[in-house]
Amino acid sequence: MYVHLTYIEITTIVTPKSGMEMVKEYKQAPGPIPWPIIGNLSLLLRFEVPFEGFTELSKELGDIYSLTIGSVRCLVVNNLDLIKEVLNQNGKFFGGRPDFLRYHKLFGGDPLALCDWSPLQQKRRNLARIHCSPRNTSSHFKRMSDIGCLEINELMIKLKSTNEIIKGEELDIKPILQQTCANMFSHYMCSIRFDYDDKDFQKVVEYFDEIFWEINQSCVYDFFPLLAPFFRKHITTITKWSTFIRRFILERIIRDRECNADMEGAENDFTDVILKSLTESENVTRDTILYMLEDFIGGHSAVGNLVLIALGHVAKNPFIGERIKQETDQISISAHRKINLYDMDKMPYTMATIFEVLRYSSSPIVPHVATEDAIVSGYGVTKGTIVFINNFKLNTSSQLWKSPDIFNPERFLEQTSDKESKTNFNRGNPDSLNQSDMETEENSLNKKNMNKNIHLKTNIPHFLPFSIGRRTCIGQNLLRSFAFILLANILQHYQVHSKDLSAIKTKPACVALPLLNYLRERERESKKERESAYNRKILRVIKKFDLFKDQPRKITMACFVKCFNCKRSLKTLSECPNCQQFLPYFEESQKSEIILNEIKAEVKSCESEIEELCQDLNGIESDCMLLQEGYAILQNEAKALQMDLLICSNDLEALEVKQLQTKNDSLFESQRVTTSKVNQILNSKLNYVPRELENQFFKSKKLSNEDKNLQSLVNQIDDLKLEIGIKRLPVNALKTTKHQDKNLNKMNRSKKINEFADNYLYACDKKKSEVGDNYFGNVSERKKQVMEIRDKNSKTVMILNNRKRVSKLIQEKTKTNAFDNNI
Ligand code: HEM
Repeated sequence: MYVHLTYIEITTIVTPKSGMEMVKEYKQAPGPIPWPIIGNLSLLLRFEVPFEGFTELSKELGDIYSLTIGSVRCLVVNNLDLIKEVLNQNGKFFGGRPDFLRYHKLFGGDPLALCDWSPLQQKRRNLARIHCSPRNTSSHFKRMSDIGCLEINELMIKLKSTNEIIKGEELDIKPILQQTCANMFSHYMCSIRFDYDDKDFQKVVEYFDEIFWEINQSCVYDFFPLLAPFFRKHITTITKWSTFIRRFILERIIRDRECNADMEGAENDFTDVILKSLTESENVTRDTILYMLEDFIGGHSAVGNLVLIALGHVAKNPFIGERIKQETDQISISAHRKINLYDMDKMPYTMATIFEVLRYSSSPIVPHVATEDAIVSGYGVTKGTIVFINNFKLNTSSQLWKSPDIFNPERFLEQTSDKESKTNFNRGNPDSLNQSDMETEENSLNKKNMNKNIHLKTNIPHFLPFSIGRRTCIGQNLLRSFAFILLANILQHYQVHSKDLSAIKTKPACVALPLLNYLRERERESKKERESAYNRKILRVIKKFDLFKDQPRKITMACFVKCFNCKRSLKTLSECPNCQQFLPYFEESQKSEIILNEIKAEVKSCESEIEELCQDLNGIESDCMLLQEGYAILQNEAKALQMDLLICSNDLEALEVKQLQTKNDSLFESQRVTTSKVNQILNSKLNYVPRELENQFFKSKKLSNEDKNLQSLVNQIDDLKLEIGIKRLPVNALKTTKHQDKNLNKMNRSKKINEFADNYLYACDKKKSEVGDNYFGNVSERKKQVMEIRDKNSKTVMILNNRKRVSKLIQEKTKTNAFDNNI
């Protein structure tokens, strides 16, 4: 390519110095001569994405150059030092964003990512920080992890009820995956989730996805606003998307929360934080809140698309999927429990895959705009210049990455001794590292006999997917966390395929992915794998109970002991010196069969412990502890209010489980089965019950093999619920109140709701939280957020729809002791 260099204009910088103003003139960065009207646009048009063009131009023009697009002055910076100079050293001069008509149509007045820097923007970033980047010891982090797992559970239920997957037919997983991500975000940020069948929700998710693509594209009328009338159809479409989304957020999220906001109580989620700021800060308006929620919930699209691209790579290279599956297996012994956020550090390959997707797809950094005249690398930059940060070049440079055009997660892994790794992670600011940290030794991972651990490289200075400086991505931790949970749990249970691999676009700078991927449930373990899994369990028992402590040789003689992970022969039943895993397994030799049988007989005598241990491993009990704690709190609160029982709409699940358990303990051998598991069975209509759960049920019911009719069991559970006075609120009945009876006047509506209250103690359904919130929400408006119901055992049950109301009421009660009058 040949371009003519020109020096455009001079920038005058005025610096106040010791009372006098110094005026100095700076040349602007060189660039090609612009054509009239179109400027240098023609140089970029032949590239699929502009950043490819910027990179190509940098070969001739150097790492910093000027461009003119239309009549808009632009500066392109193409290396790490220049990027740091613009975003770190001179960040205060480059905090603006382009003022494109398209952004206004998409995001209204004040979008978080596309507004100029201001004190309000600083405030909004501060408000978001604690929820977007929680420390991993904090309660927000735990909440994020729990919500991630809960939504994965819902996704699995949804996938299992999608027959195509079972039959191995092709299924476009994008809509389901995006809906799961949207629920992760809305659940975490606003404590509300939506049903997969909710048509409005489906539409909102689809429109968010459209907007996600739209914002990553450039458009002619961004730089040539006079052409906008020719794009009327496009503008109408994008306006339709954003209007629909805004209305949904206002009607389905904000209104309800505003009604129930408790300004004095603790802040449970991000919505609480911003609602509070509405009353506390003068410059925060209702619109600010709406746009913030819109921007944050919309972030889910980035997560969903990133996971889809990762799955695309897995479809192309199944080895990547298998490596991730291996990591999940080591963490959760044969898929017994969900992968949660606390597993992140132990699954470096999975995280490396996410990082590699970020590098490989190289999504563009939102352009910055100079808000004042400034100097970069000795060149003058006039106010209003758009600055393009070319991270595409950083991500694809063969000087910075080995074989950059190959998708290889291992480039983000390193082997270090424990000591080393700790110092690396403590280094904190990646910018403090020097270029010698450039990746040069991917293959070192394969070096043998190194007593070192594999870790994620967190300190690659030229890897800036989320940019740097004051406008870095606020959502990066949300992205890492939810993408990790999704990718790990999906690949734990499914293999990814595509009939047409060439249709999966994963090439650099192409974030778009028309997906033909489909998931196939992982095939049942082969006999050998089953045996190995069994062996591993036995070995855990052996280790835990210190069995055979006086005869370790007997075991090693009986069979070859190998590391299950790396297949290395082990001398003793110890951690593998190679990969530091305690996963030895027996490989039987014929000669040793007799001795092995002896050992097995001995181990059999501790079978109950084995069982217990396995149950420990499946992690259900932590849920149960939470439920028990929750129930204890409820009981205390009820006592304080002189009620028999107190229910918050979001505590219903806890209550249900507890009631089932106390009423008939024999149904659940231990308190390990949570409602979600019960619901899982009810909802899946017996077809796809996880084997361990099925066994647990049969065991607890002492059913023989012939009795294994799960339907009868489900019926029994339903009967039991009826017996103790819990009825399922038919979803249809609720729909009547909510959607169809729009014409009911207020009186009738209240009457109808009261009828429900009399008939149904509460909803026990997958739709429960949504149902519960709306249902009780309406009641609460009339009755000051409190209602009292007598169940058929004449116990007084109080139902509130807002947990904060509980503490407030208790306070009031303690103060005035006149609570009864309030009801
Ligand atoms: C693939 C995923 C993502 C990537 C690669 C990404 C990358 C970026 C980049 C490069 C910026 C611009 C930084 C700059 O201008 O210097 C940015 C800004 C931003 N991102 Fe992300 N992001 C992702 C996901 C998310 C998610 C999930 C959320 C929200 C929940 C989010 C929220 C934001 C916000 C609010 C800003 C604007 C910050 C500001 O201008 O002050 N991002 N992101």
